[in-house]
Amino acid sequence: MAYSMSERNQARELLQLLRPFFPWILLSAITGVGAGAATVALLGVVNQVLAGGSGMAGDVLLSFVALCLVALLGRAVSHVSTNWVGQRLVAEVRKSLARKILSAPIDALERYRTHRLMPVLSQDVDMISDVIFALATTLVSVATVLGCLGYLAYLSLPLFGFLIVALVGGTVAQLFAQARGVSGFWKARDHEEQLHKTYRDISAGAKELRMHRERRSRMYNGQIERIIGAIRDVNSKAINTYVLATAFGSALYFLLIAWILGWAAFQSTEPAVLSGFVLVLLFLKGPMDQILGVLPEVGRAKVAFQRIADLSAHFANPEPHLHLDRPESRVALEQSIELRNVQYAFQAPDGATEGFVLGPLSLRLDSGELVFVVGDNGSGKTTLIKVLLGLYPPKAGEILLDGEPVTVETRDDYRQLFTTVFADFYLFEDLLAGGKVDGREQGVTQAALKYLERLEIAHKVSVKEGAFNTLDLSTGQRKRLALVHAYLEGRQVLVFDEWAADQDPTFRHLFYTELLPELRDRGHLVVVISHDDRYFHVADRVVRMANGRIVEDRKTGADEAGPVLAAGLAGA
Ligand SMILES: Nc1ncnc2c1ncn2[C@@H]1O[C@H](COP(=O)(O)OP(=O)(O)OP(=O)(O)O)[C@@H](O)[C@H]1O
Repeated sequence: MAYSMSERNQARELLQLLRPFFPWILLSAITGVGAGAATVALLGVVNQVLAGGSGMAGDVLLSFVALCLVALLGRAVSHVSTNWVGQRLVAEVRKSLARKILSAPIDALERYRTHRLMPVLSQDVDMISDVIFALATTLVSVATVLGCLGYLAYLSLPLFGFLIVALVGGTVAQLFAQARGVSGFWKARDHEEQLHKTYRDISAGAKELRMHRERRSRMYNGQIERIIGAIRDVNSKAINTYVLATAFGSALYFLLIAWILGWAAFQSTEPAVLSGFVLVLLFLKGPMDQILGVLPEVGRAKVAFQRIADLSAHFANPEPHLHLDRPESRVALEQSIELRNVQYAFQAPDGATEGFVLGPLSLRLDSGELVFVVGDNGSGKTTLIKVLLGLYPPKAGEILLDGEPVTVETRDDYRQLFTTVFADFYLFEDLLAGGKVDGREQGVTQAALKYLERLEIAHKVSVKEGAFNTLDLSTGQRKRLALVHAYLEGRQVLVFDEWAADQDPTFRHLFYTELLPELRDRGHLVVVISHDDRYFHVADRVVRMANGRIVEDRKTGADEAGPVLAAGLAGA
């Protein structure tokens, strides 16, 4: 609960969210109260007519119709504007949460587990949406109930028969609206499943998205905004159906009231008592039920809002200078990337005094080099790579690109130099880059097919409409698809974290002895984390890690290849 918000902070957050919508909320409140007041005034007019015993005609009839219109219009405007605010508010919360996750520091994301993230992003936000709709009705109900209460003190006997007719009519209208509204909600739910998928993409694929601004921008501007917009529109339509049915129900009740008054003109009764009581009951029952029905939802919404606010607070500090809308990169690697006296430390795990510390260490990597980073499990190889990629900002020391320090401002540009396949990689279905095959520009599909052939996976996977046709593959096969992405992106620096670990011996041999040297020979800087010591000779340099430090950095000679390679081939 380290990030749990106080009630005061929550209220402040809520106010901040609502601030852009204040004019609409005010409109909703005024029209809602206006509708309630008009309703009470209607009761007054009707009761007056009934007490007079001469029916309704002339000016009184006109003012009755006018009040009807004010009540119906006020109710409709209040609901539509609250619905408008609610849907936009929810869209804003969704976009803000997506932005926060896309721009949260990777270490903060790694601490917040996906299984905690998803329910907040889906159920809790939905709950808020539902309650906002319910609150629109509640506003009018409260105004109506307060006005009506004054009448009840004077009345004694109801005319149950007329009330029942009205209630049945209103219920039928509501059931009809419900059937239509529910079909709309189902449509919205289909979209929400797509939304969950994109949420999963942006949380599980956070590192890859951080490394690829174009994909990140497309994910946000193309997919997330489009799906959220579709949900907003479908929900708006469905909810408006309910609103119209409610307005129809109200009109029906007023028709019935007119009928009661007509009936009273022929029947000698005590109009002030009997018909007045009917009116009050007629109007009171619906609002009372509605208010009572919304109370449990308000309780659930409070919990949902708390969870959303906690998530928001957890990701309150975005990575600075991380852009969602600037696909082109301005940096290039001319000569070298250098880590100078770099240090990084993880937060201490629960119950420990200190987390793992990387460095201080220094390392220079040159363009056109094939470098292996090796060492025991937990020696800090992946952590070193994440610092090199700019995913973990160094706590001390600096990263230099061609001698120029990588700053907070340039870090996101710097990352666009790299293509990575992490050990816990995330595979995107769609292909982004145009791709070059043998130095010539090719269509993305053609380029991808060529690499699929090269990686001996073309018999399982093809490319359809710019995406792989299936991802239902083994881990080793999926890793080959991740390598296809890397080829297609054609970035200057390629980083592979234990890529070959899931490959069969024959393909592993091909990877180390053909694919990696080919990439290096094309001018890429290739950094490979590896445990395959029988292939270390393939590298130009081997950097060995132990306990978070570099303990060896040696150039490999051609002479060590012979016996080791023979052993490797024997193993394959
Ligand atoms: N997200 C994290 N939070 C806290 N500590 C971490 C985290 N990730 C790694 N560590 C710690 O950092 C140390 C180094 O981890 P790292 O993943 O860099 O090792 P590695 O050399 O890549 O290991 P392997 O060969 O098993 O992949 C580990 O001992 C681990 O305890």
